Amino acid sequence: MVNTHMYTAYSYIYNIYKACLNFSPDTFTKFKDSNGNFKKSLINDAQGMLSLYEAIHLRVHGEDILDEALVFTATHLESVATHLSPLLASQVSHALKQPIHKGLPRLEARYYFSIYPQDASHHEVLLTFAKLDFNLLQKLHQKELSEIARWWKDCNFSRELPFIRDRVVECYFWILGVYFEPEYLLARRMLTKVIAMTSIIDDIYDVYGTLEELELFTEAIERWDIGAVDQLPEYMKVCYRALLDVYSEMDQKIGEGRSYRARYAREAMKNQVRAYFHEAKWFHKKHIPTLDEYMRIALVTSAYSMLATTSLVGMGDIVTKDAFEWLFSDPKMVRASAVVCRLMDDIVSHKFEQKRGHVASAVECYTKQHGATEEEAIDEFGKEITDAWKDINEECRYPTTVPMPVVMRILNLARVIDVVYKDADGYTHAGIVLKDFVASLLVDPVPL
Ligand SMILES: CC(C)=CCC/C(C)=C/COP(=O)(O)OP(=O)(O)O
Repeated sequence: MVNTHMYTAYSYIYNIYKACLNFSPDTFTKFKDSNGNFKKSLINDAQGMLSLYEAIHLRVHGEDILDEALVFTATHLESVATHLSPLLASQVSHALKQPIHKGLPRLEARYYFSIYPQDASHHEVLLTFAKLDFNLLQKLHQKELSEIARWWKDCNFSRELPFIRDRVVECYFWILGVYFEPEYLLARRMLTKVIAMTSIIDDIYDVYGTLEELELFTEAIERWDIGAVDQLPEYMKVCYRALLDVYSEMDQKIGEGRSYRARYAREAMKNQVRAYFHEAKWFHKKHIPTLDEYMRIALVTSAYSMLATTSLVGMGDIVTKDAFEWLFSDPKMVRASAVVCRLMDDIVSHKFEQKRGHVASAVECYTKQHGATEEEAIDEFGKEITDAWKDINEECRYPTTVPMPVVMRILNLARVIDVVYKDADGYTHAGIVLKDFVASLLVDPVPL
C-alpha cells in the first residue's frame, strides 16, 4: 500500500537523517561565523532552514549545536513566514506547530495532500494512488471502529457509569496513532479496549470512588478472579467484569504459544491500578509529595508503560519474551515517553483538575517544593520534555535493543501526546482539537 510504502520510506529517511546526524554534529560548525553565531545568509534559504528545523527534532544528547540550531531556525522561520510564498508559508506555520518527527504519520500524510499537488514537480499517478490508499485504509478503520463502538455500547458503560468520560472514538484514535497499518488490526482492537477500560478506571479512582471502595477494587484487581466481583459495589462490578473479559478475549485471540503475553499485560495493568490507588491515598490525605516522589508513581499512572507492554500482545512473531522483559526493566525510552505523557498532561490539565479535586500534579509538587511560580515549573518541565525526546531518539538509533517495530510503538505513544496535549487536554475536552483530527482520519475521505 502506498501509505505503508511512504511510511517505510519515512523510516528509511529517519535512519539516513540519524546516520547523518550521527556522523558528527560538528559538521554544522561550518554554518557559523567567526563570532560563533549562525551565518545570517542562511536566513535567505527558508526551504533549507525548514528542512534543517525538521531534521533537528531527531537530535540526541550531546548535540548542543543542534539545540542552538533549533532556536535559530525556529526564530527565523517565524520572522520570515510573512514574506514567503503562500505554499511555503503554510508549510512553515504547520511545521512550527507540529514538527514531522513528533507528529502522527497519517495526520501528516493527510495534511500533505493539500501541499503536494501545489509542488510543480508532483507525480499525479503517485498522488492518486496515495489518496486511494488513504481512503481504503480509512474504510478499514471505520469498520474496526464500528465493531469496537458496538462492544462499548453493549457494555452499557454510559448508563451504568454515568460519571465517566465517554470517549471510545478518541481512544481508538489514540491507538491508531500507535499503529495504523492493516496488519495490526488485532493488536489495535485489543489495545483500544484496554485504553478505554483504563480511562474508566482512571475516572473511578480520580472522580467517583470512595477510598474504601477503591481499596476493594485494588484488591480485586490483585486477585484477578471473577469470584472477587462479589466484594465490589454494583457500579464497580460492571467495570471489573468488562476488564476481565477484555483480557480473557486476549487469551483466546493471541494464538498458540503466546499466552505469556497476556500474563505480562495483566501484570502491567496490576501495576497501573496499584499506582492509581497510591495517588488516591495521597489525594484523600491531601498529601503534596516532592516531585521525585510524585514522578515515581505518576509515571506509572501515565499508563504509558502499561500501554507499551499491552501494545505488543497482538503483534506478530517479531515480538518475543525478551521484548516484554525489556519493558519490565524500566528502560530509558519507555520512561521517557511516560515523562512526555505525564508532564505534558499535567501542564495543560492541572488547573481544571485541581478545581474539580485531583491529586497534586507535577506543577503543584514543583511549585511547593521549590517555592516557584507556575511559569517556572512549566519552563523546567519543558526542558525535561526536550531531554526525554532525546532519550527516545537515542533508542531509535540502529542497532536498537529491541526490534524496530517494538521501538516504533513507544515512539508513537509519545507522538500521540505531542499531538493531543500540546495546547490543551485534548482527550478530556475532545471537542477542541481532537474532533477535527478524528474527522480527518476517520470521517472525511480525501477528495479524489
Ligand atoms: C494514556 C491513557 C490511559 C489514556 C486513556 C485516557 C486517560 C486516562 C487519559 C488521561 O487522563 P487524565 O489526564 O485524567 O489522567 P491523570 O488522571 O492520570 O492525570
